[in-house]
Amino acid sequence: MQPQDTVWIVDDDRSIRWVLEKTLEQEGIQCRLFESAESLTNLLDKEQPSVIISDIRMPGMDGLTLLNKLQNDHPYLPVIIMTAHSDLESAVASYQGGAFEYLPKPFDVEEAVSLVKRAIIHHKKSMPAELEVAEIEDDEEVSKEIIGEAPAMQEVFRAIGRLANSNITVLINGESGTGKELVAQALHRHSPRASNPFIALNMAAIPHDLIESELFGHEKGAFTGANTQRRGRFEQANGGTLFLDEIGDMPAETQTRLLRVLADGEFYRVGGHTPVKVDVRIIAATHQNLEGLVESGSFREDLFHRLNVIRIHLPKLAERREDIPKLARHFLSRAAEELAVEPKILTTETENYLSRLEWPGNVRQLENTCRWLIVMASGREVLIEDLPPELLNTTPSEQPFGSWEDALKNWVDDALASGQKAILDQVVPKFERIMIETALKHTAGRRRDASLLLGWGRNTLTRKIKELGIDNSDQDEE
Ligand SMILES: Nc1ncnc2c1ncn2[C@@H]1O[C@H](COP(=O)(O)OP(=O)(O)OP(=O)(O)O)[C@@H](O)[C@H]1O
Repeated sequence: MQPQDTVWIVDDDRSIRWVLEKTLEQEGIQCRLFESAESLTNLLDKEQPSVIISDIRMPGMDGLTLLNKLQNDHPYLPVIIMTAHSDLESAVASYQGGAFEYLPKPFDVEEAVSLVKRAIIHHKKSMPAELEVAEIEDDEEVSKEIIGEAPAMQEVFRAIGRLANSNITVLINGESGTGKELVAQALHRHSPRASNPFIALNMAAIPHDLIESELFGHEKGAFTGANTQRRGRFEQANGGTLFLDEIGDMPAETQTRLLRVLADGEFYRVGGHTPVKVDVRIIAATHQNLEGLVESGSFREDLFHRLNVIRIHLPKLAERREDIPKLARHFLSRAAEELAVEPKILTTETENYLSRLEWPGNVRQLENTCRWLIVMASGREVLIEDLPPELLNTTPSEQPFGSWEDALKNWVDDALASGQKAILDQVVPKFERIMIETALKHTAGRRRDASLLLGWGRNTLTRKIKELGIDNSDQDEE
């Protein structure tokens, strides 16, 4: 960086000013420190830095007001907003206010440095700020709060912040229960469509033959049982957002129709002849690998490209363990409130224990566990012994990935998504091998007894052992 690059840092916390100054000066970036936004703006009329870093919560003028002022008076000056409250609302508010970036505290100093360097380059190119100044919402419903301090979740917040004010199609990826719908709702709430409906439809939850009429509605008499005309989800979502969950499960014919609506902005109700015009933003979500589904031919490539404009990935809960205690506290207090009972708290041991589990059902499983605890745990403090039995049966480090049926189902999904064929040929021998070898272990290698345990005839077992090349030299056979 060049010596003339200066960064102005405003934060009422002396230690933050100090650590940023030390780190940036090591990189050859000059710093000027301010305790308050007012003292910074006073100087701004006389000279200007390359970048401003500002805390959000300060006595006197706060960071967002400062940001607003800078956007009006010095729109080309990049501002990095820091906040100790790494919540979605601050991220969105900073982006909406036109911040260059958002830095959640405590931050990684290297990250802060690289951010500042990026901002300096940006300033040199004198690019106009991209985001419009918008009203900052302060009436968020607490129930919609997305908790996430883990770096992977901060990425998600950034994406939501960047997409605020936009109408762009978004594809959300992530396992079941990771919060995809919550993110879709947040995208909607922070979009120009916020005052219009958010309509969600889960492709996996409706029978295939009903999907079309669910989405597009139907005319009276379109099919048996269609006694009245019905508006579909597309019409209900007009002007707003349609969230299509589990899009990978959409049947082929519906994919074709959806593609046409996205291209033309109009569709026909089932059994209808008059086109219906709609203006709907689509947010789609899936836990499947859509590229794989495209390759194997079960998802239309053209539709995939239409949906895959911006992608947000939601990490598994086990990939953001640091968020588990905070999520658990949040769910416990919400459940207690909903049930109008006394709140409960987790002991540190219980929090640590929960943080080490695998959580195959992700955030939803944790939420359900907390509801269970509010109802079932006896004391005010939740001890490890109070946890539901299924979380206690297994030591955290070797908790299996759900049931073996779930694991198998996931394997099948992946194998099919990646285009594999004749998959029973791969699995059946593996399955039989496990059954046979385990049964033989229980009978110390005796085939006759093992065949009884398995429920096979002895000859069948002998044949299978040969076919599969299983090592068994049992002599009691003949
Ligand atoms: N980060 C989070 N903070 C607070 N609550 C969360 C968070 N993530 C998920 N939840 C809650 O967990 C539950 C499951 O989330 P959601 O329904 O959004 O998941 P999903 O990925 O859409 O699941 P599915 O794919 O099964 O539909 C919801 O009650 C949601 O409010």
